[in-house]
This record gives sequence, structure tokens and C-alpha cells, in this order.
Amino acid sequence: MSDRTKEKDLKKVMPGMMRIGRRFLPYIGKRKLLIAGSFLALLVETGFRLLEPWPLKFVFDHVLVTETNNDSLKVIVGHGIDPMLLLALLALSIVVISVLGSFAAYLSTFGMALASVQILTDIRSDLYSHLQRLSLTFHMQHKSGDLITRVTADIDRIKLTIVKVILPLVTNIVTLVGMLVVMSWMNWELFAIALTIFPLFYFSMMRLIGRIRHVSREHRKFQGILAATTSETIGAIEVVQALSLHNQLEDIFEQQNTITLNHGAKSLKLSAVLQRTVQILIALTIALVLWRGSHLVIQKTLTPGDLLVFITYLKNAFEPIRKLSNQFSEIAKATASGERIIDVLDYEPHVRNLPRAKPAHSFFGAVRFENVTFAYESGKAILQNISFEAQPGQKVAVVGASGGGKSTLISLILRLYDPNSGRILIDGQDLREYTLDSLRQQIGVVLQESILFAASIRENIAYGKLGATDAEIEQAAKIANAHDFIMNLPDGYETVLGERGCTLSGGQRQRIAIARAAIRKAPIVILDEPTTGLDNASEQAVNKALNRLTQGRTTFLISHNLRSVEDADLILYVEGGQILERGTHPELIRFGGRYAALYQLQNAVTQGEERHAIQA
Ligand SMILES: Nc1ncnc2c1ncn2[C@@H]1O[C@H](COP(=O)(O)OP(=O)(O)OP(=O)(O)O)[C@@H](O)[C@H]1O
Repeated sequence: MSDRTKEKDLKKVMPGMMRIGRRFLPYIGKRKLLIAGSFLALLVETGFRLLEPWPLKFVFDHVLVTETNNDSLKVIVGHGIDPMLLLALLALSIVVISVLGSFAAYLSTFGMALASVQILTDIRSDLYSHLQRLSLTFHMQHKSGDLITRVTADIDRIKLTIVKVILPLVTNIVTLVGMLVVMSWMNWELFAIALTIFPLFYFSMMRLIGRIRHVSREHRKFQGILAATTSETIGAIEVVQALSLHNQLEDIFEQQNTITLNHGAKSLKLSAVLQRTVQILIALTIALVLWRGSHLVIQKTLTPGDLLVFITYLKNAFEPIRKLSNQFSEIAKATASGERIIDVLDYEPHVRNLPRAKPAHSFFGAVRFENVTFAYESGKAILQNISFEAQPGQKVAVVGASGGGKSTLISLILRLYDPNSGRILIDGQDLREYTLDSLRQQIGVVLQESILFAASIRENIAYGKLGATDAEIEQAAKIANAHDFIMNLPDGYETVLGERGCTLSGGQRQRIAIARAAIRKAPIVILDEPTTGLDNASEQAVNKALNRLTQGRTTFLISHNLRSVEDADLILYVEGGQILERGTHPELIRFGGRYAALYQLQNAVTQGEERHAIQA
């Protein structure tokens, strides 16, 4: 491999770590006291670890010596201290060093682990908040399973790596530096021999780490895809079973699972190669030092105790390095996880508060579209030159062919997306002049399939308004025609709903959603086909609730059922992203265009159904 390629590998590993370090620095800064205290304990621990072989040196140099001519051991009296007492003191010092060192190690490990868990908890909270604020465009581009992996598995991997790898690594590096300093002080020549291994070690390690990091990133990517497939399948289990898709999905899953396994195995293989390389280098160095060191002892330039300390240090120094090789592969994996987290954290939402945005006043509810054009993907306009106006309290119905752009048009009022050109005004001010939260808080929304959370009914309604009181919740439920059926449930308002509100009927779910919108007392209400899919009785109950909800509020209603829009102050017939017809119901009927034709068609079908029902 050329030097240039090696350089490239290094360049690949380091920036990732630097980027993570820089990005997480503010989080680390928040825990600096705890980290500093733990580091101090670490230095004390290192001091004791360096002392560990010294009692042995004293025993060898001053208590025991080898009788070179008859190979028997002779006890000599040294330094005027009774040798037995010296031996006892040295034996005791081994225990004392170990106990004090362990205590310092306990303090440093615990402190650092606590700090890292706290830091990652902060990062996870920020990541979760950030994900919720990212525009829908971002969420459309990313699979939910993959994002969930970033909030859960990626954070857990970093946490585990810090506690199990980085912290021991820091300890090992500090110890290594300490040992190198002592070794250089003891004997320069042996120290130089030991040092020769470092460049070799460094280059072989960095080359492998670069590859491990690449493979790990791929591995993580496929794990994300696997999670996404699983969550999609479970999320749409009804469709999977109804269409009997399990065989096809199993095949896809199997393929993805195998790819994930292969990447995992590749990364394990590379880690193993790294470890073996380091082991061989260590054996080589120890052999060289032992060979030269023994010569120095024979020449009496070095004592046997010195050589013992040297070899012990060398073995101990390379033990951390051997582990380091293993640890670096873990760090490479965690770096990949860290970068995936930063990618999300640094993603700027398309729709965000402008610097000059101010909290909105209480809206009157006048809404105006001025030449609004919008495209999800550049070049493919979904809405073109849309202009219309709704006065406060008016009901605007948006009807038209499927895929014409009705939901898109309404979503712009919520600022789920920003128009590519033109503007939308509320009470005469561009939407973008208001802060997002203050805008959305004043808009009530009921969608075709309202999402309820796996929480109590009370909490589900209260999600509509921060700090809602019990009285407000009950009042909203009454407006939504939901109070009576809620009271008939075994736990009333405390009834906990299954995932996605599955324990309620469609009509009941809609009424809880209406209560959630009602509690806001929002001056603007958006209804996107709120009664589609409901049976007649449920539809009537929901319609009653909707009438109460929308009383006196500017209402935007998307509906395929033209009977429900007859009373609208303004009907917009949208097709191909344009308003083809506009006016009140009588005006549009008189006009005799597409709306009138669709209305007559629907009427004929309904009358036919009614006649059929009477005959039956
Ligand atoms: N997030 C999106 N990304 C890309 N294209 C989209 C997105 N959402 C909708 N579209 C496309 O925009 C067009 C208008 O969709 P929209 O949902 O606004 O129509 P609609 O009139 O409400 O339809 P329907 O009555 O079936 O609900 C469609 O062609 C749709 O495929």
C-alpha cells in the first residue's frame, strides 16, 4: 500500500472522531466538574499502577540475589534493616498499593461512567426534540425505522463504547505514558528498543481501523434498513395479512438479514486480524528487550530488579495497547454511530422560524392565498398559482379529483411546507412572520384517520392544549359528542387506549380527535375528510360534533362528499394543482361545470341507493 493510501485511511478515521468531539463538546462542558474529579482519581490510580512492580524489584535487588556459582539463593542483610522485616513490609506494600489503586480506580470509573451516561441522555433528548421539529420533507426522505435506530441503538452503542472502551482506553493511555516516562528514566537503550515498535504498530493499526470503520458504517446502515422493514411490516400488518404478502416480505427480509450478517462478520474478522497483528509485535519487542537487557545485567549496568520492572512494564504497557487495538475497532463503530446522530442533529429543518418571526397574536381567522405555487420535488409543481381568501368564521370547502392537491394546499396553512413562490397571509401577515408554535397552536386539525397515542383518553385530549384542566377536557369532549361514550367505558377518561387508539371504533376515535381540536378553541380549523370510512350512524355523530367545533371559526374542509359542502361560504374545485372552479354551491350548480356534474352524479348514486334500501 502506498503512503498516499495510508494517509487517506488516517484521514478517514480522524475527522469522524474530531467532528464528534467538536459537536459534543458543549454537552461534555456541562459535566466538566465531574469529569475533572474523575480524571484526578485516574491520575492517582495510574500512580499506584506504576508502583505495582517496585516491591518485587526491591525483593530481587536487596533481599534475594542469585548465587551465580551454585545457583542457590542467598539472603543478604541490606541497609541495616532486618531482611525478614523488609520482606514483610514489601509484601504488605503490595496489598496497600493494590487496595489504594483499586479505590482510586473505582472513583474514576464510576465518575466517568456517570458523566458519560448523563451526556448521552442529554444528547438523546436533544435528538428526539430535533427529530420532532424536522420538516415533513426530511421525514419523507428517511425511513422511520432508521431514525428510531439512531435514537435508540446508536446512542446505546456510544454509551456502551464510552463506558466499556473509551474510559479504559483513557486509563490505558495515561498508564502507558506513565510507564514510558519511568522506562526512559530507568534505561535509555532498552527504552529505545521498546519505542521502535510504535511506528510499526501505529501504521498497521490505522490501516485496519479505517477499514473497520467503513464496514461498520455499512453494517449500521443495513441494520437501519432491517429495522425500517420490520417497523413498516408491523405498522401495516393488516395489509400484509389481507394481501398475503408475508412470503414476499420474508424473502426481502431474508436478503437484508444476510447482507447485515455479512457486514457484521466482516467487521469481526477485521477486528481479529488487528488483535493478532498487535500480539505478534508485542512478542517481538519483549524478546528484543529480554535479550539486550540480560546482557546489561551480566555487564552489571542494570540490576535484575530493574530488568524485571522493565519487562513487567513492557508487558503491562503493551497489554493496554493490545486491548487498544480491540478498543479502536469498537471506537470506529461508535464513531459511525456518532456521525449518524450528528447527521440528524445538524440537519436544518426546511421549515423553521425565521430570525424575525414573532409569536402570533390571537388570530381573527382571515386567511389569504396569494399566487401560491408549491412542489415537493423541484420542477414538479403540485400547486400552481393558487389565490383565494377566507374571511374570519367562513367555511371554505376544497373538493376535486383524487391527487389534485387538496391536502397539499391545506398543509401549507399549517406551514408543514413553505410555498416555492407566492405567500399565505393570516390576518394580513405572511405566515412566516409568526413563530411556528404560535401559528400551529391556533389551528385545530381533524384528519381522515386521526392518530391517537397509547395513553389515557384524558391525555389524548389534553395533547391539544398544554396544561389543559380536567374541566376543559370534559367540556371539549362534550363539544365533540364524546363525553357520553367515554363515561360508559370501564375507566372513563382514564381508559388507556391500545396502540394507535385501536380499542375504539372509527367514529369514537374521530370524536376524541375532535375533542383534541376543540380544546384549543382555535380560530382556524382544518378538516381533511373527517368522516370518510364511517358508517351512517357514526358519520351523523361525528358531523354533529364537527358542527359544534367549527361554529364561528374559519374552517377548511376537504371532502369527497359534496353534500357535506353545500353550506360552505366558498367552494374551491381543485384539479391538477389549480382551482378550476370557485363559488358557493348554488353558483357552481348554476355554472354547470365539473362541480355540478360531480354533484349530480353523487346525487343520482345516493338516490339509487336510497330507493334500493326502501325496496329491500
Ligand atoms: N410528501 C409528498 N411527496 C411527494 N409527492 C407528494 C407528497 N404528498 C403528496 N404528493 C403528491 O402530490 C399530489 C397531490 O397530493 P394531495 O394529497 O395533495 O392530493 P389530494 O387532492 O388531497 O388527494 P386525495 O383526495 O386522494 O387525498 C399527488 O400527486 C401526490 O402523489
